[in-house]
Amino acid sequence: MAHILVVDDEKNYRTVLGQLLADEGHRVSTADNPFAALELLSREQVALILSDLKMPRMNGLEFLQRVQADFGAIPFVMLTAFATVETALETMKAGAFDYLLKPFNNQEILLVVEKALAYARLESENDALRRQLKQSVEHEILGRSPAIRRLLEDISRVAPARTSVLITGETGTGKELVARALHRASPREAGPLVTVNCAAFAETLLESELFGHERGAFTGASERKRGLLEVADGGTLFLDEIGEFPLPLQAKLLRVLQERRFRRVGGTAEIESDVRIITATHRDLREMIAAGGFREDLFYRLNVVTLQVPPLREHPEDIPLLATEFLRRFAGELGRPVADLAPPTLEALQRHGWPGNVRELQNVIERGMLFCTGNALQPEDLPEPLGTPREQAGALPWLTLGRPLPELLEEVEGELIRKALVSARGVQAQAAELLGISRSNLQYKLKKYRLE
Ligand SMILES: Nc1ncnc2c1ncn2[C@@H]1O[C@H](COP(=O)(O)OP(=O)(O)OP(=O)(O)O)[C@@H](O)[C@H]1O
Repeated sequence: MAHILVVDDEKNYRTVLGQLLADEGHRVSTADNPFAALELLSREQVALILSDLKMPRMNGLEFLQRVQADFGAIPFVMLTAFATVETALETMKAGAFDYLLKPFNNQEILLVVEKALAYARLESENDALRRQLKQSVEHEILGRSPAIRRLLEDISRVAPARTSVLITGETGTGKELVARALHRASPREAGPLVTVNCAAFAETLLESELFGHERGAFTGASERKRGLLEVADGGTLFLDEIGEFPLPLQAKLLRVLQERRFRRVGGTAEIESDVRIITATHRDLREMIAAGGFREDLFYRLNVVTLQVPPLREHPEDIPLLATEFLRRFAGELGRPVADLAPPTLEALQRHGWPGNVRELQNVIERGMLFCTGNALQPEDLPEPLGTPREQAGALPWLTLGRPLPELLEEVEGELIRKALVSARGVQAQAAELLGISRSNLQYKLKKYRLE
């Protein structure tokens, strides 16, 4: 049950809507003008506002702005009898959750109300979650999709412990950001976070970097050097690209994990260090183990918890948010006003497959900003083939003619269902919501496509 405020100067609409929502178990307040509504909002908590657009003295848009300024983000659904694209766009741009055209049918209203309430619940959960994480982290990992929410949830769950965490995910998905978030949200936050890219060092150099060396341990070792494991004492050691960690050194790393001790290169003294080890890789370590390139015992020590960072194509709903934020950042760096995203540009961004993930998106926006001459980023500003129109690029390039249309459509449907399930981590109710179909319909389709 939620408290819903209906604002409309027409009595008929207030009554019909009020009855419909009350029948659904909601508590409904009504107001026949925005001033009375604002007065009510100052006294009572409201979960959702349904407001008419055209009202005398103050219209729905002005009312929405006042609500946002005075009461923050209360989900707002605009009701309008004027079906122009401009008003719809303007309404959404002003921050309304949705709009409905009058006359509406009951099903439509209830669906939008449910969606808006679910969204508000999610937002407030998100808020709580983000408050748990440190502010700095909140600003780094952007995204509101279920996939990113789950990631944030997992981070806040595992951050407090000393447990080793293995972060997996394709290149550019934000694995390093996750490692930083884990450190910052942990009790080790005040300690150092030391990052080592294992792929960047040859074996001997990596050994002396990590474990340190005694004076004279090898040619050129003119003095004793502390290893990064010592430097990270009391904090976190992040070993990026752990798949590249040389096999001969793996036993030594395993010992650090088991006994928290090690020796410097050329040294005999046992050195103790209290570090939490976080690792990341885009490689399949199990495959490497099977091929003899990675120790299984080390894998199990590193992989006490795995955090999987989703590829961008599995949370495309975050693209507008990410793109807008990157536009803002680059504008700041270039000392230019923040450009808008032209609608066809956003469409092109959402159509792309993003093999390079968020990093690729960031690069595309950065390049786009350099080429952008107006006040909105246009498709021409994007690199090929992103900028090519849909007709040329082909909306679904992997689909080719030569098979019956029903078969092709089934392939598309099956693929989308599979995607939704992956994105919802197998939670059917969520997958059904993503697809905009009922759960029973989804279950029927799962059977049909043998996706159970
Ligand atoms: N969710 C996100 N929100 C904001 N920025 C992000 C997000 N994910 C990635 N980025 C940005 O994308 C870039 C790549 O991220 P990061 O270096 O963490 O990826 P990675 O998975 O470690 O990549 P690689 O495997 O290639 O090392 C960084 O500039 C990072 O700030």
